[in-house]
Amino acid sequence: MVAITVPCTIDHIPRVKCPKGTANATVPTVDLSAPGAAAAVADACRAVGFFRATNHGVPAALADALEARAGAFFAMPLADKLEHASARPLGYGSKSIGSNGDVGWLEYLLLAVGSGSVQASSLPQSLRAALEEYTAAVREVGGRVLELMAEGLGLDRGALRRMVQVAGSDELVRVNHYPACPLASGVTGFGEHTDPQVVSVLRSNRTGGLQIMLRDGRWVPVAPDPTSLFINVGDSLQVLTNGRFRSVKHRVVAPDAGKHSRLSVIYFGGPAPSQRIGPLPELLRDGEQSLYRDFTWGEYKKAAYKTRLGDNRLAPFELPAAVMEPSNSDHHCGTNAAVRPPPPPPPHVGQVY
Ligand SMILES: C=C1C[C@]23C[C@@]1(O)CC[C@H]2[C@@]12CC[C@H](O)[C@@](C)(C(=O)O1)[C@H]2[C@@H]3C(=O)O
Ligand SMILES: O=C(O)CCC(=O)C(=O)O
Ligand SMILES: [Fe+2]
Repeated sequence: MVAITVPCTIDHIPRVKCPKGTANATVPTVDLSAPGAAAAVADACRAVGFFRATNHGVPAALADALEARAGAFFAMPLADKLEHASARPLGYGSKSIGSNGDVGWLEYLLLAVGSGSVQASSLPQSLRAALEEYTAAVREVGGRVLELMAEGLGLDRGALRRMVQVAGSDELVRVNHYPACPLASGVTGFGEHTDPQVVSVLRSNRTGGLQIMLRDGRWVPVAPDPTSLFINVGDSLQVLTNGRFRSVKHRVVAPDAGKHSRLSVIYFGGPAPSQRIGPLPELLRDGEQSLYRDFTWGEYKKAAYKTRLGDNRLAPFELPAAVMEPSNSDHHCGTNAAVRPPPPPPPHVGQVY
């Protein structure tokens, strides 16, 4: 069996300059059970690409059971964890993220969702069962959120969900464990990146460390809340919405010495490899210009997995902006005037939906 581990000490891991801002100052919260949820979800995805979801319906007992089982797994000796690991890129990993030299102060399990792959893994049975049950519940929330997003964009309810939750779709679950960092502060746990998929649904224990980048480039710490789920817009959703929703840059800083370790579980909703990703035709009415060339998820994933974590993976798929008509033209005929998608509103400070 092959495991993703590298000889790496703390000195090899980059440090992060921690932002001074108040945690959650600009993290929108959406009550998924409230009547205005669709509009609130769409607003949050336009402004930040990230939000905290409350009243999501996942029983706390499922998350608690998984947290306990995963904690027990990560507490095992390294040799035992390696024994449970399967081949790259899925399985157990330590300090190395992906295959292109990214490192962080963490260990993790990365597994495919569906078709019994969690069950088929060589993990302890109790952990497999907890992971299956929790993932099924969170996947359902991901599906509901995609329906709300579609509704908020004025699309058919299933327009986004059917991109990721169909037979053959590429869905993943990741359990990240960030132990407290000895002798150093501000050590990178998971370096800055955007998620390549359509949507990600994250839950963590009580230990913070997650930060998101706002549109103006400011990093904001996200206050941990084990009772909530955190939703990320991924690169593929940015393309499907022709830039209305933008994928959010995020990173994790490992806990300082003496603190509790951070444990997070993330469901990534990705399409089937043959699924075409391009701006949804319903959003390109009225002559709006497509900002991206079409590609398949298989094509994008292959390209994405050759990149470093912090790279802009969408750049090679961006189309050059069409020539705009001079605004003072007396001869406005509109034939080659490019219509751009509406710009996102500025982030709403302290907004709670
Ligand atoms: C450096 C990398 C790790 C990653 C694949 C990549 O080449 C670039 C994207 C990374 C990411 C980020 C979100 C998820 O955690 C992940 C599983 C994914 O799909 O894309 C990871 C990849 C990974 O850890 O293998
Ligand atoms: O562990 C976290 O809180 C976030 C990790 C993350 O961004 C990822 O696994 O893609
Ligand atoms: Fe991520």
